[in-house]
Amino acid sequence: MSDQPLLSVNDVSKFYGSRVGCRDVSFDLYPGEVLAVVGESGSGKTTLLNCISTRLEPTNGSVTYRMRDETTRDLYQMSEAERRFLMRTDWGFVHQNPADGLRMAVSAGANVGERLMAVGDRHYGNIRETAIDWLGRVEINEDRVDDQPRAFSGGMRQRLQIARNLVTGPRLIFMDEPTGGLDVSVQARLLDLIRGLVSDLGLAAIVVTHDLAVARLLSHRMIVMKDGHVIESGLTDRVLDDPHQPYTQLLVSSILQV
Ligand SMILES: Nc1ncnc2c1ncn2[C@@H]1O[C@H](COP(=O)(O)OP(=O)(O)OP(=O)(O)O)[C@@H](O)[C@H]1O
Repeated sequence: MSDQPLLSVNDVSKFYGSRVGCRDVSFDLYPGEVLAVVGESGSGKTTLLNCISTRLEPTNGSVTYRMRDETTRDLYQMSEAERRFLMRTDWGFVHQNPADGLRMAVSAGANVGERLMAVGDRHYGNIRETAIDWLGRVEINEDRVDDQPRAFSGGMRQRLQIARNLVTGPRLIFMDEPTGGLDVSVQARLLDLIRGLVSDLGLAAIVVTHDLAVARLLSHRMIVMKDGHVIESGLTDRVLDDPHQPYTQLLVSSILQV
């Protein structure tokens, strides 16, 4: 891992009128590092993820990102066009519901291939070959390349969404409850796949989850949120094995009792 952060979140707050979405959140994310954001429903995880990924402008604070040319830029000082370019080339966003991240009425191959076209690839043969290669990497058989995702199971759709996000070689990927809503056995397989890909590609990732098992399996570090605040952060194994805050202790023990 590099000694320079890839992303720095500095005192980010988001208020919805008088309601707190998230408040005074700060952390650094290093290249190749996976950070889990955990907390119960309403604790501010999605708000924070959206503020960091430029989908929702924070009320206060800043988010800086180290570009490929090593310059550090404030995401909210960039033009809309620059932000869109960054999202297309350097970032991926995996939604909990694959339908939010896929085009359901075009083929699996086109779902992956159009991302390559968006970054300038024009050779149809190469695009199709790369798309098929990526379908294989997410364990979707080549003979499904012309099928639409609406004909896929939930797990397959999620794997397709991952292929669509990773095909352009991003450096940072955001994941919002990537295994939420799937059967437990499907979740386990998907988590293994995500873990393998993230580590093989050396990706940095921010994973929002209410599931501590997902955090344990995928992340190096985690932050625990409550009422919009970060109440505890640290290496994932440390936080889960030796939680310092009473709220984190409660979260961990409630999972262990299940
Ligand atoms: N668009 C909005 N308008 C007003 N309040 C909002 C809006 N979005 C979120 N909130 C509030 O902000 C707080 C944090 O919500 P957020 O969705 O970020 O939490 P979360 O931890 O992601 O929850 P969940 O796991 O249920 O998605 C909650 O009190 C929520 O009601």
